Amino acid sequence: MSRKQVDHDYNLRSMSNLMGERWKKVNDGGERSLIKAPSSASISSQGASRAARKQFQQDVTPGFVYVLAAFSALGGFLFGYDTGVISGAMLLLKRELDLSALWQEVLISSTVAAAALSALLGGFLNGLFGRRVCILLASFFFTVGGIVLSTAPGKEALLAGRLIVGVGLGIASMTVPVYIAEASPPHLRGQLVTVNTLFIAGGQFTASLIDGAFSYLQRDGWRYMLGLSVLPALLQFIGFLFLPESPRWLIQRGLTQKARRVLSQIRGNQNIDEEYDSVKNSIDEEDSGGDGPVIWRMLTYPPTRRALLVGCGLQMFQQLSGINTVMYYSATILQMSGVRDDRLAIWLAGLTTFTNFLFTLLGVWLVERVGRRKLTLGSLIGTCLSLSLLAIGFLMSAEHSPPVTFHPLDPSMANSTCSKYQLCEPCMLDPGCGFCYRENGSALLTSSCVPVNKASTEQAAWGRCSNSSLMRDQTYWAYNYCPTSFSWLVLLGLVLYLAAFAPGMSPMPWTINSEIYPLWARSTGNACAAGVNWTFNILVSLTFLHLAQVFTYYGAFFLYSSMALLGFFFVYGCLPETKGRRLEEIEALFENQLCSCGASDSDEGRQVEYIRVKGSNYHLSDNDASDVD
Ligand SMILES: O[C@H]1[C@H](O)[C@@H](O)[C@H](O)[C@@H](O)[C@H]1O
Repeated sequence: MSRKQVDHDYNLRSMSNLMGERWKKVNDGGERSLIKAPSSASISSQGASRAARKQFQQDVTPGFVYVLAAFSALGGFLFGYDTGVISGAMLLLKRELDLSALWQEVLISSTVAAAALSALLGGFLNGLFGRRVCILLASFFFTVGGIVLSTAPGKEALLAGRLIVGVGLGIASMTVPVYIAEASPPHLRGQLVTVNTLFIAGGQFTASLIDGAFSYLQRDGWRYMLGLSVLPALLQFIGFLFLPESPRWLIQRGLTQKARRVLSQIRGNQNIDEEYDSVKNSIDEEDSGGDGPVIWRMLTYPPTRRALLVGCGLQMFQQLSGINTVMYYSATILQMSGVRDDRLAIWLAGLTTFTNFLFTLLGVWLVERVGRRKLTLGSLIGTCLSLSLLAIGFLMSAEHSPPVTFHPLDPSMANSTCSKYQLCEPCMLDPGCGFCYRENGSALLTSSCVPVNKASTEQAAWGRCSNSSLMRDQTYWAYNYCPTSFSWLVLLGLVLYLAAFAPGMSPMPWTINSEIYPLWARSTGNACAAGVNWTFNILVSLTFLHLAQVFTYYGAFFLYSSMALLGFFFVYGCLPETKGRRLEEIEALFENQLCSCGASDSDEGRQVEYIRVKGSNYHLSDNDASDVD
C-alpha cells in the first residue's frame, strides 16, 4: 500500500470515528461526550484506530527531530557532568593545591551560584537572540571554562573556570528544554524534553566513572576530569552551527518565511500549513498582558502568574526533596554499610548515579503513557516514603550509636571538644571530630573520638588513626558516619529514593516548565524557574551539614520527606495535565482559579483523538470540535 493510500485510509477512519463521536455528542447533549466510554462495540474499531494512530505518528516523526533533540541534550549532559565531576576532582585538588575548606566550598558552590544568576539573564538573551544563539553561547562558555579549568595554574584560575562553566550551565539549563519543546511534535514533546534530564543523569554517571578512573592519577588527574567536558561542549557548538532556530521564536520575531522553511525541515516531508497557521494565529491573537517588562506582564496576567507559580513551585520542591544531598551523601551512606576502601566507595558511588540514570530512562518511557501529573504525583509519594525510610535508618543507627570507650590524652593539650563526647553520634556530627575504632568481628573495641586532620578528613589529627597507610589491625577511621548494623535500611532507602525520584520529580519540573507558558512569556518563565532551581540547589547543599548538626541526620531527612509531602499536595492541587496538547493550547489550562486542578482530575481519562488535517498533526480539543463537523 502506498503512503498516500495509508494517509487517505487513516483520514477516513479518523473522520468516521469523529462522526461517531459527534453523533454521541448530539445524543448526550453534553460537553463530556468526547470522553470515550469504552463500549464493546467500539473495542475493535478502537484497536484499528490505535494502530492507525501509531502508523500516523510514525509517519510524522522524521529522524531530524531526534538529531536536534540529541544535540540540544548535550547541554543536559554537560549540566550533569560539570556538577558531578567536581566531588572526585576535589579529592585530588585539595591535596595538590593545599586547598582550605573555605576554598573547597567556594569552588564547589561558585558554579551553582553563577548558574542561578545566568539562568535569569538567559531569559532576556533567549527573547532577544533566540534559542539557537543561546545554546551556542552556552557551549562556548562550557568549552572556554573547560580549557581554563584543565590548564589552571592555581586556585584563582580554577575559580574563574568554575564561574565560566556556571554561566554556561545556567543558560543551557533554561534554554535546552524550551528549544526541544518548541521543535517537537506534541505527541513526542514530553519524551524528548525528558531525554534532556536523561542526559543530565548520563552526565552525572559519566562524571563518576571519569572520577573513578582518574583518581589513580595522583598528579594532574583533576585536569583531565575537569577538562574532558570540552569534548561534548565542542561537539554541541559545531552541531549548532548547522542546526536551525526554533520555528516558534522565528514566527514571533516576524521571520515567517524562515520559520516555514525550518518547520518543514524539522517535520520532514509533512505539510506544515496547519501547524504553522495555528502557531501564527495564536501569536497574532496572543494577549500578552499589556505593556511593561515581561515579568511584570506575567505577574499581572492571571494565567501566566499561575503558570509561573506552578513552574517555580515544582523546581523548588524538586530541590527541597533533597536530590543533591542524597547524591552527594551516597558515598558516605555506602561507607556506613561497611565499604571502607575509598576507591571502592568512589566506584560504588558510580553505581548510585547509574541507578539514577536507569530510572530516569523509565521516566522517558512513562511520560507520554501516564502523563506528567500522575508521574509527578506517584514520584512524590515514593520520594516521601523512601526519604522517611532513609530517616528511619539514620534514626535506628543513632539510637544504637556505639559508645566511646577509650579517651586518649590529647598530645597538644589543646582543649579539643572531641574528648567530651560519650557516643559516636554526637562525635560524628561535630565536623571537627571523627570516630577511631577497632573491630573484632561485629564487636567494637577501644573506640575513641579524636580531632580530624585539618588537611584531610581521611585521617585523624593524631593517634592510631592519623596515618591511613598504617591503619592495620582492624583499626578504622569513620568521619561523618558511625559504624552501624542498620546500614542496610539506609541503603534500601537510597535505592528506593532514586527509583522514585528519577522517573518523575527529576525530569518533570524541567519538562513541565518548557510547556506551560505562552510564547511571549516562555523564556522569562523558564529563566525564573531555572533560577529558583539553582537557588534552592545551593541553599539545600549549603545548609545540609548545619541542618544535620542541629537536627541530626534523621531530622534532616524527615524534613526533606515532609517537603516532598508538601510538594505532593501542591502538585495535586495546582498542576494540570499538559500531555498531548499543543503548546498554544496550554495557556487555557491556567485560566481557572489556581489550585483547582485536583477537581478536574477526571479529565485525565479523556481519550484524545489526533486527526490528520492537510497532513498536519492536529489535536482535537472540545473547543475545536465544532470546526470539523
Ligand atoms: O533534574 C536534575 C537532576 O535530578 C539532577 O540529578 C540534579 O542534580 C539536579 O539538581 C536536578 O535539577
